[in-house]
This record gives sequence, C-alpha cells and structure tokens, in this order.
Amino acid sequence: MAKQYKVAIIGGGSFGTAIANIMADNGHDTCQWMRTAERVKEVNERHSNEVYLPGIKLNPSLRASCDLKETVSGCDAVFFSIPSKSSRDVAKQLADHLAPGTILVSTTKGIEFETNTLMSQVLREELPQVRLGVMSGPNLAKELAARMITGTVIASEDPDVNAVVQEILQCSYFRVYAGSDMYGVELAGALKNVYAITAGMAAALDCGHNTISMLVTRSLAEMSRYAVIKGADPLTFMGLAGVGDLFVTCTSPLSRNYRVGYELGKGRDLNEVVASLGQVAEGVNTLRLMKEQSEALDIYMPLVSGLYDIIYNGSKVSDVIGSMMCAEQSRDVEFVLK
Ligand SMILES: NC(=O)C1=CN([C@@H]2O[C@H](COP(=O)(O)OP(=O)(O)OC[C@H]3O[C@@H](n4cnc5c(N)ncnc54)[C@H](OP(=O)(O)O)[C@@H]3O)[C@@H](O)[C@H]2O)C=CC1
Ligand SMILES: O=C(CO)COP(=O)(O)O
Repeated sequence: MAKQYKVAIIGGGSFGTAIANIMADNGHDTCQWMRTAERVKEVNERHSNEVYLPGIKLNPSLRASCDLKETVSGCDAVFFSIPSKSSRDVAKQLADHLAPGTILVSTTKGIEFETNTLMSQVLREELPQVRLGVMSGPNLAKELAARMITGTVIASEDPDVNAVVQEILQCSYFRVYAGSDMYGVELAGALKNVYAITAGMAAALDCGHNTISMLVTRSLAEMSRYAVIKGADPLTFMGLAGVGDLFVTCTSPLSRNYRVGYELGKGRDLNEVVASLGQVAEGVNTLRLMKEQSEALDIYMPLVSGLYDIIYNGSKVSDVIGSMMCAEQSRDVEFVLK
C-alpha cells in the first residue's frame, strides 16, 4: 500500500480546494487552512465549497480549519495557494509553525508587485527552514475538482521534494511530472496570465482561429524571450508549465484572466470587471511588472506593450492591433538547439 502522508493546504480558494481534494482522494491525512469560519464549517459538514467550486462534492475525509498552527502541525508537506498579493503576509504567519525540513510547495502563479519577486523567493525569505518546490501547469481548478485528467509539473532543486510530491498527488486523473528549473516553471505560470487576457480580448472581438493561433504562438515566443533573459531554461517553455498552461488559459473561459480580457474586449471597465470576478486574476498586476521590466531591460515585447496601452493608456483595441500588424516581423523560432 502507498505511504500515507500528513499534508496541509494553505488557502481556501478554487485551487487550494481542488488540490486538497486530490490529496484526500489519495487517502492522505489532509487539512485545509482558510480564514473564513463559515466556509470551514461548510467543508467539514457539507463537504463542499460552493463559493469557489460550485456543484463539486468534496471527499468527506477532507478537513478544514481556521487554525494555522493546528493545520500544519506535524505535516510532511504543505501546499501554499494564496494570491500573490497576500502571500508574504500569510507566510509570515506560518513562520513559527513549520518544522525545519518541511516540504513547502507554492502553487501561486503571480509575482509580488512591490518587489517584483516570485513566490518561491518570498517563501524562502520568510520561511528559510523549509524545503521548497513550485507546482505549475494547465490546471484549471474546476476541471481538476471534477476529476478530469490533468497533468502538472513539480519543480525543485531537491529531487526528494519532487519524488514526495509526485507520491502525494499522483492518481488516476492527475499526472505529476518532475522538473528542476524551478525558476522557469514558476515564471511561466505567472507570465501566461498576461497573454490569456489578450486572448480573451481577441475572442470577444470574434477573431478567427488563424489569429488566435498566431497570438498564442507569438505569446510563447515573447514570454520565453523574457524568461530566458531573466535566467530561465528555454526548454521549460516547451513543457506543461509553458506551452501547456499558455494554451489552456488562452482558450478556456474557465480562466479568470481570459474572462477579464473577454469582458474588456466587450468594452467593460477594468475595475468593474476585476471586482465582479470575485476571484484573483494575477495577470492584471503581472502585466504592469512585465511592461516595466521590458523597458528597463530593453526586451522587445509588442504584445505586453499593446495590452498595456489598451488597459492603462486608454488606447483603442483596433488601433493597437493595427500597429502590431505593422511591427517588425522577426524570427519565428528564436531558440536554436546547439
Ligand atoms: N484557480 C485555478 O484554476 C488555479 C489557480 N492557481 C493559482 O493559485 C493561486 C490562488 O488562486 P485561487 O485559489 O484560484 O484563488 P481564489 O481567488 O479562488 O481564492 C483565493 C483564496 O485565498 C484566500 N486569501 C486571500 N487573501 C488572503 C489572506 N490575506 N489571508 C488568508 N487567505 C487569503 C481567499 O480567502 P477568502 O475566500 O476568505 O477571501 C481565498 O480562499 C493564484 O496565484 C492562482 O494563479 C494555480 C493553478 C490553477
Ligand atoms: O492557471 C490556471 C490554469 O492553469 C488558472 O488560470 P486563471 O488564474 O486565469 O483562472
């Protein structure tokens, strides 16, 4: 029989609940931390989290708690699924409760806005005692919670972290692939959200499949160009965390970033759209960081610039598309294997 682990998930939203449910399905002793007492009660008594995963029946063995210390006490592995905006704050609250050597896996696909720091770095700064990993891939929470076949990537500098996480999460509907480019995997998860906004906008404008296909492929070229200059391995972008996640978020209305783009494309106001979403869309802040960085580092990023002009400078979508069509047509594939 496979080993049973004591595991926890920090975060009571869509993704935290989907991952907690997999671990409970796999027979691990699983507790989910969330800040809202009413939702804790709902998970424990009705085995559902209707606000975030409507219609999903959760595994009855999944427990929830508002008590952070009790949740993580004695855990072999803890998964961290808090939006980037609040990650440092929640990590600070965890500092006294995580034993040295505990495995901590970030699933957050965002960048700390004030410091332009990825979540693994935030967690490393606040929780130096843990063994870190990051998990990313085409993982729409609603499909995972409905137990649809899905693949993901766990990446860590410590191969033992990868092996334990694979053992904890692997099941008939969830395939967990291992990688070592932690930086690239994490960066890919954050960057693709920006391009999902653009793709949602294109869908709202009834663009054809040729156009969407060009957009997604040029997005991959642009995001990997940026990531490689920042130190990532270009091959990471050929895998699930790169092209896989870009594809799903650029084509599915289940993606919140895609939905933000779609509503913007229909002419709605950004603040109104974000407020009505009721869930996090990390790409909105990531766009601002990428625009800043592309200027600071002189990286050619026409898609980021165009989206930024539409969202923050009030440019018309039709004007931006027009100027993109006149932009320099550079190389198709920029990375050549030696
Ligand atoms: N949903 C998805 O398909 C996927 C999401 N991700 C990533 O996972 C991360 C989390 O996303 P997701 O679960 O979808 O987000 P949601 O918006 O669905 O939920 C966010 C959760 O975080 C909680 N939260 C926010 N701020 C705090 C805080 N200061 N203290 C405690 N809890 C807090 C919210 O609590 P409350 O309900 O009380 O407000 C809520 O439970 C994001 O970075 C996202 O990109 C990764 C893969 C897939
Ligand atoms: O990352 C995701 C799927 O892999 C979810 O994307 P959204 O945050 O846009 O919903």
